Amino acid sequence: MRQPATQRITVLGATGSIGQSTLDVVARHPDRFEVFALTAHRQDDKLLEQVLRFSPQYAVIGDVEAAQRLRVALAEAGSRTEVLCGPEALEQVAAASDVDMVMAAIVGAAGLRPSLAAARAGKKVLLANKEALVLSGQIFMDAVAASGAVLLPIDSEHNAVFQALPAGYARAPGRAGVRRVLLTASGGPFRAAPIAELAAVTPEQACAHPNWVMGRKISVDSATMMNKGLEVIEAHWLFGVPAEMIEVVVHRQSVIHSMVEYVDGSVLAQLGNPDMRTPIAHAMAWPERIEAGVRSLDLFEIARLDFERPDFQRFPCLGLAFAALRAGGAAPAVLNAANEEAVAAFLDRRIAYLDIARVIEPCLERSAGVAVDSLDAVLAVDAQARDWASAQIQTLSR
Ligand SMILES: NC(=O)C1=CN([C@@H]2O[C@H](COP(=O)(O)OP(=O)(O)OC[C@H]3O[C@@H](n4cnc5c(N)ncnc54)[C@H](OP(=O)(O)O)[C@@H]3O)[C@@H](O)[C@H]2O)C=CC1
Ligand SMILES: CC(=O)[C@@H](O)[C@H](O)COP(=O)(O)O
Ligand SMILES: [Mn+2]
Repeated sequence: MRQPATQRITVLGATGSIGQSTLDVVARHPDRFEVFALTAHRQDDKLLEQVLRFSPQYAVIGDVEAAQRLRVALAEAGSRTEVLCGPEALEQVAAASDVDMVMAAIVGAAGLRPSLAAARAGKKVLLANKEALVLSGQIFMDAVAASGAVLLPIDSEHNAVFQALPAGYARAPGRAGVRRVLLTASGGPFRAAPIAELAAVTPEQACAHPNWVMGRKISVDSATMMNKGLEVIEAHWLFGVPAEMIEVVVHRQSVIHSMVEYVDGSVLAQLGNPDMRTPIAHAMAWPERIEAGVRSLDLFEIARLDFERPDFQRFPCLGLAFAALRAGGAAPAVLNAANEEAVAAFLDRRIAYLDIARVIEPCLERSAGVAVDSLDAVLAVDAQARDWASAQIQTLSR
């Protein structure tokens, strides 16, 4: 059988949870994938190991000192990888003409510019960085349409929806006979915790997700269900569905990754063990299928699948995200920035878990009437919302 041509990949956020799972899939298919560039923010030790293993053309790291340490270590090891530094270098390796596909797996708004650079350059964009779409949905989707980029969702729910939609689906649910998109949510570590205990939960407890091992920011988002809120907005942009057509279904086992209901009553679901190598391999090889190292789903071991309605009182962040999507304009960007600041403050133990929603809500109220019709406007709103959130965090700090 003919071997498919090798695809050159840039992995943005290579040292993170998604980045490492991506490299695991790459390593299983050396005949298919070649690493063009790997990027990290601060973890030069981890990046060094990855560079020595995958020999990319470029390695990018956030600060000058880390870059210098990396250069010295690579020179000693006889590596020919060139080390670059800073945010412009991220855009450079995302848009380089030698690159076929870009795994966009930087966490937070920091991922926006390089993810957008890949979209503008017409790459196959494997999007894990949901914050980029929440911040700049219209701008991002316009860039994809203008350049002819292929945008494939990595987020497990959105990858599941993509798999349950017809081939060639063009963001027009009515034309495809789609009635609803059902996004599943685990409910996180506090789904059933006594409400009285939530005031005192620690970052360690919030990061102990019942089903997935992920970075700390997204783990806290899962614990507040802001992750699902961001995913509702992400689904809106990816699939062209309004808020009214998106339903969140709490499904604690995380075996059904999401569903699409059609007008004839059919509901198509994608199932699998909770392992991000499945959506990553799906998107990397799409439209083919490749082995991902994920064990078979044992339905007899799982035995049951449970479903509940989300509790908007326990999880106010989910309601705030729906409100931001309905408000439109600057609201989703403000929601995202205030959430990033609040989560960082919680992880630093400056505010309590329940304060996260208390930081975001007043910021969202101030977002009405602000336009976001350009990247500069989005970045200005992001900066403004971080100032609002910081002031709120100071008020709440213990
Ligand atoms: N983990 C998961 O299973 C899932 C993650 N996602 C999304 O994927 C994205 C990545 O998540 P995850 O892998 O868990 O996150 P991690 O925190 O594990 O990794 C984040 C990566 O981004 C890098 N990074 C952090 N800050 C910056 C910055 N300012 N500039 C450049 N690079 C930066 C980190 O570098 P360094 O290591 O050097 O700090 C690291 O490589 C998020 O948007 C998340 O919502 C979506 C679905 C599932
Ligand atoms: C793996 C993935 O896609 C995460 O976004 C996951 O969905 C988090 O789980 P929650 O359903 O708890 O938010
Ligand atoms: Mn998800």
